[in-house]
Amino acid sequence: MKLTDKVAIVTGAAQGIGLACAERLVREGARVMLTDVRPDGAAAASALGDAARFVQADVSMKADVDALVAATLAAFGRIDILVNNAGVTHAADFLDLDEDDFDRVLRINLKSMFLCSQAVAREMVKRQDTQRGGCIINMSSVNAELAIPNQVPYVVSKGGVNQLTRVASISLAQYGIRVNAIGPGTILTELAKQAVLAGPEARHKILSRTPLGRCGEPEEIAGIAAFLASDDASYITGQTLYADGGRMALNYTVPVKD
Ligand SMILES: NC(=O)C1=CN([C@@H]2O[C@H](COP(=O)(O)OP(=O)(O)OC[C@H]3O[C@@H](n4cnc5c(N)ncnc54)[C@H](O)[C@@H]3O)[C@@H](O)[C@H]2O)C=CC1
Ligand SMILES: C[C@H](O)[C@@H]1OC(=O)[C@H](O)[C@@H]1O
Repeated sequence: MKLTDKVAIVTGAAQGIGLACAERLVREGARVMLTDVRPDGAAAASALGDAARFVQADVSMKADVDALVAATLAAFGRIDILVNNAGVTHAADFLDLDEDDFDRVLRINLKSMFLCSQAVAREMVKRQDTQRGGCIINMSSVNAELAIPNQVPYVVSKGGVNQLTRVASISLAQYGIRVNAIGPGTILTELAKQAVLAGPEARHKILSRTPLGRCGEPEEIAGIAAFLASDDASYITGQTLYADGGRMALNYTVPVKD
């Protein structure tokens, strides 16, 4: 139980990687505020018992973020960990991509992380006397470095997440606040099923570039988040840790076991 007495906010926590992160942080002893733009995150939170609460919020909107932080402080009295996980994708060819779709993905995937990080860091700094720093974990992607032609705003947003991680880590280090990112490969969630696992050919293409020969599970990403949130990662900040089955180390295809 490495996170006893810690309080975390996890965004995009109604399902997928965010829900797995919330479940793991609770298992490690943390109290967790789950948030999601969808109301069904409330059921996920209640399944986690007294250590979890839910607030519905669109984390790309500052007013919602301010209300989320206020609700977390009212419920738990402090915030030690922020997991910026909420994210969407939008598939369109570069020449066909609509401006509003570009703006929406950047707002949700990148601006939300700035808004949440700034609001939470301000609270962490206010409590410098009683609370030693804090930890922010941003959910990036292999697509911060691997461009996919029909995922223009997604790829751009994740590249921005890596740089936001670096610049925030420098700005907040003096307050003892660590900022890191996780760069998952293809993880078996609704988002990936929509975007890249739609058919056997798409799956084969992904696996041909994945030395471990399989997609990842949300729980495997949650384990990294729990590590980064713990004191075991006390000297790590400004980093993006890729969890991608070996994909980023690869410059050739591997045989796929069908
Ligand atoms: N599944 C994958 O293969 C990978 C996912 N990621 C990243 O992991 C994160 C989570 O992805 P998944 O769990 O796969 O997605 P998901 O689609 O299963 O879950 C995302 C959650 O975020 C919520 N959300 C969307 N917009 C929101 C907003 N404005 N405010 C609050 N909540 C909002 C959704 O309602 C949903 O519950 C995303 O940032 C994604 O880019 C990164 C690499 C790989
Ligand atoms: C939308 C992507 O294709 C999906 O999410 C990621 O970040 C991974 O590359 C998955 O394949």
